[in-house]
Amino acid sequence: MSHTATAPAAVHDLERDLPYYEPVGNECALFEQAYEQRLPLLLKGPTGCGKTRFVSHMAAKLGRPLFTVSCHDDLTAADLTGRYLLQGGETRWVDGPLTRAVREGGICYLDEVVEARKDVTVVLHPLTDDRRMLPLERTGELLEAPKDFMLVVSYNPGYQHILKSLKPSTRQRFVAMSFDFPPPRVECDIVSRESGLSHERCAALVNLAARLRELKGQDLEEGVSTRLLVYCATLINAGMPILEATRATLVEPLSDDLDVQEGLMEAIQATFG
Ligand SMILES: Nc1ncnc2c1ncn2[C@@H]1O[C@H](COP(=O)(O)OP(=O)(O)OP(=O)(O)O)[C@@H](O)[C@H]1O
Repeated sequence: MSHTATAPAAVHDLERDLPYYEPVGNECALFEQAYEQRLPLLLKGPTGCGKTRFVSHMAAKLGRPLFTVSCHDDLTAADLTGRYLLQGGETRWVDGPLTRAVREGGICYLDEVVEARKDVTVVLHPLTDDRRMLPLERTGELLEAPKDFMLVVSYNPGYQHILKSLKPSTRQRFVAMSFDFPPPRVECDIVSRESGLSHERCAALVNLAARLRELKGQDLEEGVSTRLLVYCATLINAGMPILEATRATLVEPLSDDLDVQEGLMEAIQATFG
């Protein structure tokens, strides 16, 4: 679990010193509206398509501290709200990231929220309806979220959630939007800007990604992510031969199955071979 104040992303918007984010549709306006109207937001989409970057960009744009938590199946409500810890012989209450976001009027981003334990919904529900309250059972406090507080959660509907999903009573508390891999022209801009590789060479990688994504469903759980394309372009830009870079970034991370890997390499060789 990480809870950091807005971490500076690797690449910044040169003019405004914001974490670089290339909009795809109306997502920035929708985020701002949700923030203004004090509504919680749910982002759905595949891994590595820009959700986290989007949230850090918007938090910086709105000038709010960001508390990011990567949820996992052991994450409990206490991990979010806080707990009593023994420090120097004394027991002291230490706020968790959600409580800090509420107290400081920040944005709390719960990545892959469906992974978290069920008791997390107990703290999320009163916070995500018109009460906007965070009950801290252990300290006896009932915190009212200030107007600057916002809760953003995400999950990937594409995989492994046959067993895990959000209950309707939880998901119907959020304004929601779907993310997907950016359209080719935008993805090319992103990959080029993030890696330093020329536009022309990134366009070839983005075309290749489109082909590989067509294999999704047949052989692959998920299509190749924008994140992996950035890795690939970064290695090529550093001088690695294309076939070596694509194998390490667009084949090995996607599958362990040798037949699937061979199919992917064939598609790559047809493009670059
Ligand atoms: N619209 C975008 N603008 C700028 N960069 C982007 C965009 N979309 C994707 N990226 C790039 O892709 C990388 C991965 O995106 P990000 O970490 O936001 O994915 P994610 O959807 O949060 O994935 P996960 O669900 O696995 O956490 C970013 O570090 C960035 O380099």
